[in-house]
Amino acid sequence: MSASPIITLDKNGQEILTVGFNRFGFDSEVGLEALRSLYLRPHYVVSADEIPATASDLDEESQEKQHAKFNQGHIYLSKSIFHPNTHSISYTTLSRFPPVKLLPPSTRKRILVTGGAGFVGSHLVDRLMLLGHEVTVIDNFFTGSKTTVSHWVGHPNFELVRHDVVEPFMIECDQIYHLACPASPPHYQFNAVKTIKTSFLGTLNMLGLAKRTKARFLISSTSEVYGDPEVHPQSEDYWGNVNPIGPRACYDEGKRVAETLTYGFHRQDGVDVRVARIFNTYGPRMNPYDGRVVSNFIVQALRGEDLTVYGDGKQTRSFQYIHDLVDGLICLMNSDETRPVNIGNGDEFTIGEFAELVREIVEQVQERDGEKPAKRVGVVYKPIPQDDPQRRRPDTTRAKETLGWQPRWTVRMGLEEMVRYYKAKMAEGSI
Ligand SMILES: O=C(O)[C@H]1O[C@H](OP(=O)(O)OP(=O)(O)OC[C@H]2O[C@@H](n3ccc(=O)[nH]c3=O)[C@H](O)[C@@H]2O)[C@H](O)[C@@H](O)[C@@H]1O
Repeated sequence: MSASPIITLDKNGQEILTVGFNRFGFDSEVGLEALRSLYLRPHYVVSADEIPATASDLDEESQEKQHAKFNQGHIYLSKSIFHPNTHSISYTTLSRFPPVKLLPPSTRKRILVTGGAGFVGSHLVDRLMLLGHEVTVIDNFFTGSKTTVSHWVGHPNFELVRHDVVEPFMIECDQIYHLACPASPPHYQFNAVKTIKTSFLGTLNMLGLAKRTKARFLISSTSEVYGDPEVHPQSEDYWGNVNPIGPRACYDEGKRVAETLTYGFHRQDGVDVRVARIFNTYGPRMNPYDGRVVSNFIVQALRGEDLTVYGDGKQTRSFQYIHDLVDGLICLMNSDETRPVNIGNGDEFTIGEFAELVREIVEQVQERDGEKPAKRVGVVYKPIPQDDPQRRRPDTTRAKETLGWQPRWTVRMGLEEMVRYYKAKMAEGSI
């Protein structure tokens, strides 16, 4: 199934053709199409009458033909063929890698991304790879998945290591993006002790590595360090309102102590640190079952199920698209800003309003694709989780002033792209 071309307009109505920018001596600009081809790639679904009764009956010649279809064109295409009638999947090693920039050794960096097979990590990896850097991913695949970066496996600039950051890891590198930690409330509460260990021991290990290698260290912190905020919007100077013994504490307090450790190494050992406080982010490759609101609502709407709003839906969140976040992370890493920086989008919605918006966008995409759902999905109300923050919106003045960064994607544009991604995943059989 190939989706119709998407024209993406930014907040000022200008078409977005590239993401990233050349700032602080680091050029992070790549074409949106090249990036999009890595996650919104055309999926080729073999129809039942095209293939024999079982996948194993495919003779070599017809398999070659099937695979050849994937490897035409200038951009990376899918490496898998889904057989709906036998519910099986064929993988091929015939894939070719998307072209990456050829950087001179003096500007090529050795970059470690912990949690690089996760939602945020995999998008960061795509960008760093296309830019021509050497990227090593470590991930324990608890919430990350090999499929998010499988299109780079085998590339000479790329290495994927199964490793849990609670154990030390040795490597020579110039920059460390430390992202490893479950981020969705159901996931991080699933094994609270492990979440705390990951935040504390994982960060301790990676800071130790940064100290030894003199690599620059960036940690992905979170808006959850502000807890259920009494100040709105939240600026970096706000100290937060966190329940230290509640069900969210394993993550909130874990990230708070991770920040404390980071500044401990900075003051005591001179480690060069960056702290990004990330606000609610969404986009393709978000695990459809991870339980966060954006993935839940889109998948529910696409399946024709009612959207589950927790509580009365009056709590607010501000949603940022993944490409804006990656722009912000790269910008921060290469800047001189060592204080914490909020990276988020100021477009604030009540969850009730957001449910309406998601429903509307899913309906628009379905209509454009000529699909008519049997009925309009509704909204059902479920109990609000304990300690669910009531209001959240980033004050991004610091990011604007010191990084020259501001979000460019409208929520509408980002959601539409994410809907297309999940639709393709459904057609491919993986949702
Ligand atoms: O991004 C952030 O700043 C942080 O906050 C998120 O936590 P939360 O904002 O609670 O994210 P969701 O689980 O997506 O929930 C957002 C709101 O929607 C509600 N919700 C969630 C899911 C659902 O099906 N329905 C629903 O109404 C939740 O109760 C909550 O009020 C995640 O914990 C982290 O990824 C992250 O660090």
